[in-house]
Amino acid sequence: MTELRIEGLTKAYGPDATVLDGLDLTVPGGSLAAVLGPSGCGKTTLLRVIAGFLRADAGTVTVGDRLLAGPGTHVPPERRRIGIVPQEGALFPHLSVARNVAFGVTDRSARRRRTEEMLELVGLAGYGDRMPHELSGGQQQRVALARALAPEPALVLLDEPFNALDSALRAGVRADVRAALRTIGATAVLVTHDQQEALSTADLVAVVRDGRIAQCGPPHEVYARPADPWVARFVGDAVLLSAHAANGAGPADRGAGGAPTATTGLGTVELRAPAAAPEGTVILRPEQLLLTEPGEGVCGATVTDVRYYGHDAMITVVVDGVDGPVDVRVAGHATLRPGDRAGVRVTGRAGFHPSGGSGA
Ligand SMILES: Nc1ncnc2c1ncn2[C@@H]1O[C@H](COP(=O)(O)OP(=O)(O)OP(=O)(O)O)[C@@H](O)[C@H]1O
Repeated sequence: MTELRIEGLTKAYGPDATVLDGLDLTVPGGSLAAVLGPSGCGKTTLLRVIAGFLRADAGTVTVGDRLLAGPGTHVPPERRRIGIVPQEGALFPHLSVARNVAFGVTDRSARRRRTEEMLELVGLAGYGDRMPHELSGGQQQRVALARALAPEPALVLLDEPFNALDSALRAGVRADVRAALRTIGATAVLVTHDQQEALSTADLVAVVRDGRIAQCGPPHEVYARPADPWVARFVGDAVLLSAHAANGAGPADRGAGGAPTATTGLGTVELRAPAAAPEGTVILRPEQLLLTEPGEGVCGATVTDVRYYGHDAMITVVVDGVDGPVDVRVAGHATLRPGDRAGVRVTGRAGFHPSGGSGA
């Protein structure tokens, strides 16, 4: 199991076109990291630098104890021992499935055994004689994974590999790919702009903003404790409220559970940690809000929109005295309709981001 370590990685395509700007990222051996970010933030550039197709301007890329890129060092792509699963259309169309998988295995004596093992691993034992056009899109992507894994790479890079698949197929292929990587203990980096994919598939989610990692951590941590409002909005749905933190240590400034508090348009909210400044933004998730009967002790609100998703529904409300709409997630079917009045209450503790910081 090999660790990937990236330090101070910088890459510009021209004088005013810096894409990676001192990016640091460590992926522990055997982990799958999802690199998540908006279109154009540099995800593909990062993969291409790791793979060796592009030279970094500064910084280092190390896999295990091998320095692959750094000052005076640029190991060519074919000598990096990196397997790549590209987007759709990656298989050689004129070669059978088995020959596609065997392509990068240089040890001739191991080729056949390795090909069979890899096809078995991705659930396609017995498909070796087929041609790529005789496979479904999902099967083709699983062959692409088998081909990337066959030469026993130290690291696997997956570049939006599920993009071309429809959503029903996508979840299944994603789970199969995840299971195959886990079985062999591969260290892998998955580039995606799909937050659900990142949260559901990866051990680590690394969110890229302005050429750096804005936050990196296990999926539940990035979701539950986003570093700032920008990350909160990018990874999931967020409720952001202007807030004034009660910074005193006295009992009056503490919630019932002893937590520090902040005053918001939704009332007094308990914070996970003391605020670093009095003014800022409280960060909540829509499932932390509860809709109740309107009445005393809760904030009044008017429903403006209801979106039903099957497993849950999102209800948008305008809260009396609060600027902008607020989203509330409810389990299952919502009985409220636009125009209805409701009460809104906050449950659990919130994050707090001081005004003026990055990502505000
Ligand atoms: N060869 C190139 N020459 C000049 N600029 C480039 C080149 N390749 C990419 N860029 C620019 O660098 C930035 C990052 O591109 P990159 O493809 O790495 O982003 P991305 O995060 O993978 O985007 P997407 O999610 O849309 O695929 C973009 O602004 C892009 O226009």
